[in-house]
Amino acid sequence: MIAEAASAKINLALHVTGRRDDGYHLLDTLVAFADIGDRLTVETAAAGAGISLEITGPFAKGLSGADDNLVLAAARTLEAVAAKRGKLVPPARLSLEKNLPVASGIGGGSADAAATLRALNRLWGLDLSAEALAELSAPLGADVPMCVVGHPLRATGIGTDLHPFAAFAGADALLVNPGVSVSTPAVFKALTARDNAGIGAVPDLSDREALIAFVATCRNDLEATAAKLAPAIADALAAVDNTAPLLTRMSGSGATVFGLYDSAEAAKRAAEAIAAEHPEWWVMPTKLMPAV
Ligand SMILES: C[C@@](CO)(OP(=O)(O)O)[C@H](O)COP(=O)(O)OP(=O)(O)OC[C@H]1O[C@@H](n2ccc(N)nc2=O)[C@H](O)[C@@H]1O
Ligand SMILES: Nc1ncnc2c1ncn2[C@@H]1O[C@H](COP(=O)(O)OP(=O)(O)O)[C@@H](O)[C@H]1O
Repeated sequence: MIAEAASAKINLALHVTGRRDDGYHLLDTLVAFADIGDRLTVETAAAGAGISLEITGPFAKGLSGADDNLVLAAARTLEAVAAKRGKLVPPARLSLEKNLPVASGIGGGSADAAATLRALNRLWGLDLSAEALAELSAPLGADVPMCVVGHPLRATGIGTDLHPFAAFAGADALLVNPGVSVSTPAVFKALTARDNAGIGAVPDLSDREALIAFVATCRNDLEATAAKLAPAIADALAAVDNTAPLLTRMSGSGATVFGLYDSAEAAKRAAEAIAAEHPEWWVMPTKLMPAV
């Protein structure tokens, strides 16, 4: 059996800089990955069994194992790539432990698709490079290539032009989701300003204080619009702000928000305080992983 982590993706900064003719938005985003996420396992199944998916975990009920699941879509994409190269791949049994809230701005579905590509690339012995996997993954979703890379990066274009950081400090963080799912297309559609300034020159981010100071100069241009569509986002931002973090912001198109702290203990204390006040929210202390 082969296991792959599907780490939560955090947009530390997300600037919307324009819109293409096909309606997709141009972005300039700083992305880090958390040490928590979903877990994907794959194993060879009996002949004739095809590709199957079972879903377990705390957020399994929000998802079906039907063909529109990004895990199955990714598996079929890779199967087709293998067939084009003349390789008939064996049936595979896939299992997804769904630990991340669905449609929540931390790329759970995209991370699952990326983990599927990495896992089946190994199971099927395809030997595709990470670059090749990232390239073939873009039709699955704009966020999938960055999740294939899985290390801190800046992404431009529609989010698929990737510039990994050679140096990037880790950070102690807290993720808070107030239990509402937000539609990414709805947030983009409701934007009133689309031609915003990009992130500009990025300094050396190898020092944690420098990283947080720089991120503080950036924005999430989707935050105000998402909070209008889902007012619980403003409640979650206020709750994190109340715990005296170094920085509070929303990730992606929401509704998950994050706080950055100067220690793991501070993030844990903040988590306890918010969970006590909002027992129905998803509250998760974590570490953002540094560049390797
Ligand atoms: C906003 C971001 C930021 O990282 O994250 P999430 O909130 O999804 O986590 C991403 O751009 C989301 O990427 P992803 O969720 O993969 O997007 P896709 O499936 O390709 O597109 C869903 C829809 O979002 C809109 N979309 C997405 C990406 C983009 N650069 N411009 C867009 O306008 C389009 O309406 C598109 O039809
Ligand atoms: N494996 C999956 N995990 C999560 N969502 C999935 C998955 N497969 C398909 N989806 C669909 O993709 C959409 C976006 O989900 P997700 O990636 O969790 O959003 P976000 O990137 O905003 O966190 C959801 O509406 C969901 O129904």
